Amino acid sequence: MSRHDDNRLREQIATLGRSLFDRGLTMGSSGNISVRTDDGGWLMTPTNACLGRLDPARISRLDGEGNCLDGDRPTKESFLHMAMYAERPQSGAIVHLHSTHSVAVSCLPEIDHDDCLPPLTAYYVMRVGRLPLVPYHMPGDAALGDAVKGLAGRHSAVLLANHGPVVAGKSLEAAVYATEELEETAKLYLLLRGHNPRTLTPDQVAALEARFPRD
Ligand SMILES: O=C(O)[C@@H](O)C(=O)COP(=O)(O)O
Ligand SMILES: [Zn+2]
Repeated sequence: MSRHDDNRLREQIATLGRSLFDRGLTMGSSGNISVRTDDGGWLMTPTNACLGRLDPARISRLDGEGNCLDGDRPTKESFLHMAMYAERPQSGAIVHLHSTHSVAVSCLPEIDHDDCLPPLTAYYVMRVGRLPLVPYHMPGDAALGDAVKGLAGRHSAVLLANHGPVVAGKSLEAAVYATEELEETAKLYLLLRGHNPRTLTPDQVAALEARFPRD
């Protein structure tokens, strides 16, 4: 990867991380971001780093086996990101946040574990689609990687129970947009609970998926 591309990706991770943090989409040092690099490795946010105050020069650079080549120690979820990338060769970036409404939905007993949120809006179907729940694991538990393996090939986003969303996209911008849309839909879902909202019909969802295929 050229020095120019490396710098550009580092700047983009820091800029979008700050944007997410400043809008309250993740708090404290929660959340992590990764981007696939064209040498077969990744740039990942360091563990215990605040997404709002990332130093581009200290972002971790990993090789294709997950060894840290330079920068600070990578996120403890590096294996989770890598497990998702292994199933999704088309994905170039992954975002994990503790976005409040998505986390709230991940704690509800009544949600459908195969698809946690209903198709309330067209944009949600276009950006996220079906959202499976991954059973609870401790953050950093290597078993989380195995748990997403069967799901990530078919789903660009998963919801970790009592934890938060993990969302892949073709580019970092696309992953961020999808994460934002997931959070807004989780908010709508909570607002509409008890109101028996109309959702999109299966035919409407199928028409959207045909017209706007996701990665
Ligand atoms: O919830 C956790 O502890 C992690 O999933 C997380 O969000 C932040 O961990 P690091 O990326 O290792 O800071
Ligand atoms: Zn987390």
